[in-house]
Amino acid sequence: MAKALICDLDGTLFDTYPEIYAAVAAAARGLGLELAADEQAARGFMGGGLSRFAKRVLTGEMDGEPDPEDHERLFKRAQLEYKHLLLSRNSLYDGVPETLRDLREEGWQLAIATNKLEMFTRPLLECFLGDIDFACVRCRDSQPQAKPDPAMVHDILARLGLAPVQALFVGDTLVDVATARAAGVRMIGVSYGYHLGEDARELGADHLIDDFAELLPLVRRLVPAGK
Ligand SMILES: O=C(O)COP(=O)(O)O
Repeated sequence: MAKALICDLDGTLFDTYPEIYAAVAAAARGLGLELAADEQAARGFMGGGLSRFAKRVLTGEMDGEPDPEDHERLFKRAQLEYKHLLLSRNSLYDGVPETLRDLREEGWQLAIATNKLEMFTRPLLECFLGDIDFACVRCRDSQPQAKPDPAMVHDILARLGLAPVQALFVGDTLVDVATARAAGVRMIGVSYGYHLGEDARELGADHLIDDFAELLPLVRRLVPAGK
């Protein structure tokens, strides 16, 4: 059976949070803006992309709407700061390249569905996962709707010519759980990322792994070879 693994990026493949927070904090300092959430508190604000993250750290609230001008200035400057920090260290989680390589060898097509902007996603993939063949990469600005709208996943499945039942989604946030559920794709949560922890099952993930390398035995169990 043709099969695909759709991967979230931040908090699932890469631990990008330290650089993202540092970029926003540097931008705020440069603009003389006060942030309402420190690095520890803002971790849970990940998942909606950089623009939404900037709104959340300015207000200290998940659904906060800051002054639009402050937000625009912070978002723009944070993009510049993040460009410098993006590739400053290899932020891949343990086991990611090996596991993705093994999955490819076992016939899995790989795709990315991220709320990260394309100008940050592509260099990260090229620099640290350059030898992995991703059949499809969809980012926040690749389409009108961000996750948790299922459009990104629908688009990936259409491009690969697959039905939802032929795919698995792996991600770390509530946004990812909601996306997979809306798309009708089975969801594997990772406990080490930014939201799910031990609550993943309660929150709707079908399976939970504590380490990316656990993915290989799990998907072998879920989709036996030849099926
Ligand atoms: O950076 C974010 O907030 C979202 O990115 P993700 O969709 O890859 O988790």
